[in-house]
Amino acid sequence: MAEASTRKAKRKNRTLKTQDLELDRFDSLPWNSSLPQPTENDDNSFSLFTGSNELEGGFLSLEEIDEAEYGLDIPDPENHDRKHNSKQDKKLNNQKQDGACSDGETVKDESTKSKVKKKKKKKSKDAKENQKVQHSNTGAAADVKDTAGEENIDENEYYAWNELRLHPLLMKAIHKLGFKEPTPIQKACIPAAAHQGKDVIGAAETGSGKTLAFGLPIFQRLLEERDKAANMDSEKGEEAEKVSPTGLLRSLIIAPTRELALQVKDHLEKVAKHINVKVTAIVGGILPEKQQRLLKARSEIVVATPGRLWELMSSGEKHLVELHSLSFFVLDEADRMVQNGHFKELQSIIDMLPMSNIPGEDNSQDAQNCVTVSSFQRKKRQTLVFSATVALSADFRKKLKRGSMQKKQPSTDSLDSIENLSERAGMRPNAAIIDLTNPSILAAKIEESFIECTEDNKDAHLYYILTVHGQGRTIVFCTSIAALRHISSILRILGTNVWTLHAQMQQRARLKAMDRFRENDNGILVATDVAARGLDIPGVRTVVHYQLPHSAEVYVHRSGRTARASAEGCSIALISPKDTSKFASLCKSFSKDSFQRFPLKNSYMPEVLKRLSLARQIDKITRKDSQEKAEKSWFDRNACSVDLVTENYDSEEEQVNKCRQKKASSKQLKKLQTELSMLISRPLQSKTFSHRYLAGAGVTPLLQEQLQQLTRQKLSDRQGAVFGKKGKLVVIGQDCVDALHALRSAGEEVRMDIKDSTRQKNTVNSKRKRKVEKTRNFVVIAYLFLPYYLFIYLFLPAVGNSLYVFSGLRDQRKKQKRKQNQEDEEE
Ligand SMILES: Nc1ncnc2c1ncn2[C@@H]1O[C@H](COP(=O)(O)OP(=O)(O)OP(=O)(O)O)[C@@H](O)[C@H]1O
Repeated sequence: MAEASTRKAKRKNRTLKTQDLELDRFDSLPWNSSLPQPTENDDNSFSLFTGSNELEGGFLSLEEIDEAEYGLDIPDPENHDRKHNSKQDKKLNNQKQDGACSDGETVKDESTKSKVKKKKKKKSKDAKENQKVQHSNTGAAADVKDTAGEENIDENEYYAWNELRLHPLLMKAIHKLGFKEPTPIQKACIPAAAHQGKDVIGAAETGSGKTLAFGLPIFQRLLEERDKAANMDSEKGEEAEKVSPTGLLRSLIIAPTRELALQVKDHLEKVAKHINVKVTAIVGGILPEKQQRLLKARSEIVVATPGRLWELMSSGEKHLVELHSLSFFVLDEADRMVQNGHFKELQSIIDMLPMSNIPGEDNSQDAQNCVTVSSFQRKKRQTLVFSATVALSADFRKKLKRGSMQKKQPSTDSLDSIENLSERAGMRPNAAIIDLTNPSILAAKIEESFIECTEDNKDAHLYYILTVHGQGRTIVFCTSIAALRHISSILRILGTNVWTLHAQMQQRARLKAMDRFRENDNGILVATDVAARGLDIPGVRTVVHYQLPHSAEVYVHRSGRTARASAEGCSIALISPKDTSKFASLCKSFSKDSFQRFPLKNSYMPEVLKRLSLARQIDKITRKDSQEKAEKSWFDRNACSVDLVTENYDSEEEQVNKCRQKKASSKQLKKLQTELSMLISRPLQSKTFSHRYLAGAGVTPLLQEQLQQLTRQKLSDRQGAVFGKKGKLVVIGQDCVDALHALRSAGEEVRMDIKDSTRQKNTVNSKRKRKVEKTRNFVVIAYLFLPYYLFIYLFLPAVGNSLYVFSGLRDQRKKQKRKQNQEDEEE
């Protein structure tokens, strides 16, 4: 017995020794801290991570952070592979494991595994303590305890995220969002921006998740710094604030429109709330005082439109001008920023950024200017530039490759290209260019189509699309506000749920319209290009281009409001004869020679046109009426402001006439409205639809099925079967198929003969040229012959006249002479 116990003790000792050796081996392995330690003479200005390979070091790998600590089971790649192996493989593995019992090495492996487990447990314990310290010290660490073990996550589903080595808290947030795998742009950007600390120029199709592609690296870095700070804090105490400064602006994201900025903020907030990071949006149209109040929360991330941001910056808003701790400068929809020289403010904002990125540049001035900020903070700003339609010149790409980026230019330079913008924002050499756009730059899942019609018939076709194929949300894009007002008014009269969005609207109304549109599953938004970029509204099934945009980029962004993330959708362009050449050049820029013609059932058109004609008449009367009212109120207001007493100078007869006209028009209006509401009250039926006999083209398979069901059930319910007074069947159903399905089932591929249309365009142009030339020649000839004409018209008549006068005088003289002679003879 005693012998057995000594043997047991010896075995135990041996095991412990091996364990210690293993632990020592682990301890001797190099461990990369999340962030490099700042050194005094560290002048590699922007490299966050040291090491020959940019991929190595600098991030907390999943092994280093104990995922269990964050209430999260992150799948182990090996595990995943094993789970995905075939049954045969599993058997083989089992056999191997069985056989391995006798194999010394495998035993060692097993024991190593158990030691690693123990080591992990130990680490987990340490990390827990660490976490507590971090929590109590910074007060900002996320509360990770509450959710520990409460989620039931299928590890395999989220495996793809694992490869991106994101912070466990971020992984948890991603699980909560339900994003099973990263999108391609996220896969490409996260390693470059989050782990290699690179600047990034990213381009990917619309709806491909670019917001998180720049958002996740920001969060990753903030979390890494926070962890690092907690570690340092426990070790040294005073250093932590330098590594992870609290209450300072760490990331500035600029978006071109207010809606987009608010949306980006909402999107980031969905992740940020799980990791205790604050995000604030600064946009125009809201009281600056209110935003100043918001900024008092000292958020780490600010998403802003350039105008309001600059307004607050130039007024010296403290949180926005303390930029030396800024780690990320992001430009979303960057190509929009450089269009039409729109954003002068952007230049000023960029000029405010501390420039510490340029290699070899002496940053001592900056250092002197910000004595309170450690060199560590000054060195790490990353510039991220994103859009779905970034076009970079080959020259710029070469420049980035060569690392010969320019120094910051004086403020007189304009930001007319992404190149200038990036250079000026301090984009570092060797920035990663991630261009995942396809040659056509159109998102792959959007079905593009068109309808040829006259300018006058656009309304009818639009109404047809919305009524017959109006399932899901639809966005109708116009180029001009006048067109937007016209169609939204007509559509409202026609009883459709329409909201509008354009730049002249008050911000509150804009937001309200967006909210209402989001709430309604079949809502219709009529918008100008202010809604073309970035807006992410789920369930948008169709985009209609009522008027074609001025550029191919805008077309791409407009169409990109549908088919976002994993959804599908279709875009329909209404092409009138005057749009043909524009459309052809659009097709050319998308390298597409064929577009689908959207299928139309012309049998619906008579009914559509009938309703439309009534709606137009109603619109005309109401418009006239409201115009008169507006004019009157304008006149009264102005008269009142100058204390003028207004009197009616109309005669009694005129007043009676006016009154009569008003009455007649309101009577007419009522009549039209009743007629229209009667038409609208029944579903739009094709002309071939028989109200008495359900046969012909009006009976779709869907309708047939409905009818069969009704017959089977012998439905006596009048509401369901809607029988007329005489028991005559009036309306049962309508063949409503959404636009995408209609297009797929019947769309006709039409080759856009670009050459032909270019030829046509050229012929038209040459005809016009010839005409102009002819006119010019005529003018030249006329000019040349002017003296002759003058001669003919002025001089000749004068000569003629004088000849006439002269001859008259001669005759007179002759007559006089003859008279005298006669008189003389008589004498
Ligand atoms: N990994 C993911 N898996 C699934 N859905 C995702 C993922 N990442 C983002 N999304 C969703 O995809 C949608 C589009 O994302 P986002 O708005 O970032 O696209 P975008 O590329 O910026 O589009 P745009 O170019 O039009 O601005 C959003 O609803 C977002 O929640």
